Amino acid sequence: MKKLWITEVALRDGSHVVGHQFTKEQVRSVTRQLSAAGVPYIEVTHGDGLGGSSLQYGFSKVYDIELVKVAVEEAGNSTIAVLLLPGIGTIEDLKKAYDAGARMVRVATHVTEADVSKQHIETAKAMGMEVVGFLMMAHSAPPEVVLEQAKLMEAYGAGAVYVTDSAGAMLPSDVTARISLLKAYLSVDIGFHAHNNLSLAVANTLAAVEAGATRIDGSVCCLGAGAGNTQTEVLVGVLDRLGYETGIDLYKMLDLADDVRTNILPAPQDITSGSFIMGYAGVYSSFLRHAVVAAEKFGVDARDILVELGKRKVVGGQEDMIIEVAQQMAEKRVSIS
Ligand SMILES: C[C@H](O)CC(=O)C(=O)O
Ligand SMILES: [Mn+2]
Repeated sequence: MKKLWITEVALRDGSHVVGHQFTKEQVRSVTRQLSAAGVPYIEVTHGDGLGGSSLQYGFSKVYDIELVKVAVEEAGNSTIAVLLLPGIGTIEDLKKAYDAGARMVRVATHVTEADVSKQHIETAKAMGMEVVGFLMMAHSAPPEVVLEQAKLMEAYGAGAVYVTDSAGAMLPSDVTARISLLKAYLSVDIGFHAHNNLSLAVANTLAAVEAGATRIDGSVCCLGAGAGNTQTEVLVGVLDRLGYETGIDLYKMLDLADDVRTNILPAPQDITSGSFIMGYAGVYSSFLRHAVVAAEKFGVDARDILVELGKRKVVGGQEDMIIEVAQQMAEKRVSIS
């Protein structure tokens, strides 16, 4: 039986869904149940990682180091992980997370900017943490570029590198192309993190596993940004049917999902037309709100703005392009009529 390692991200990516308002009691209860189910890695931080609590990304109800401490108390045999985006989180934040008991860090960069992860990966490794590189928006770069960037993370000391489909934009063939190339040329573990905007999170995760990924992400009840992530309890069942070993108790995961659905989920994690179009266009979910505002201002369709932004391969921080695109569309319409 082939062994896979699942990282559960509901207490991190799912933080976006609850506006970063997780309470200590919620983190305690979910961690306890995930640990009892045998989930090996549980990621806990603000949705945008350590240091994410801010005016720009939304303030957390509880400082994430406090949430890490609570999770560590309940972790049992599971490892508590944190996410760190260099520039949002700092080395100081990382040290605090380590002191609070986190033992794995995923250092996340845009898919073409792995070089900014060097200092953070090296420091975390020197501290004795398990270190994972996390290449976000991986759909937006060709497989050869993803490989080149993953090699950098491997060279800095990452023990695993993830292909991260942040926008939920990949088709199974996109996943296969990227994961199989990394598998062929890297000696570290390969991971995959999916979003469900095109209703392909489970299918894409299976494509990743079949192409050689051994680290995969799941989120109970899909709890995650946009249309959510790969639904852990479903994934565990499907992998079991396919003969993969996750070490996770399916019934305990299903019980936890019922609990989360009743007590945490503000509304079912659905593929709305908004979240679908983000995956279709291949842009970050945070662009949606701004595109709707710009569409109203310039009298154009927000979907057209987003599709154009996807073609231009915008990255987080380029929100000013939304206005530019909307304005150009409005001008073009005037000149045609
Ligand atoms: C900061 C992002 O939410 C990280 C992530 O989960 C993704 O890119 O997907
Ligand atoms: Mn994500």
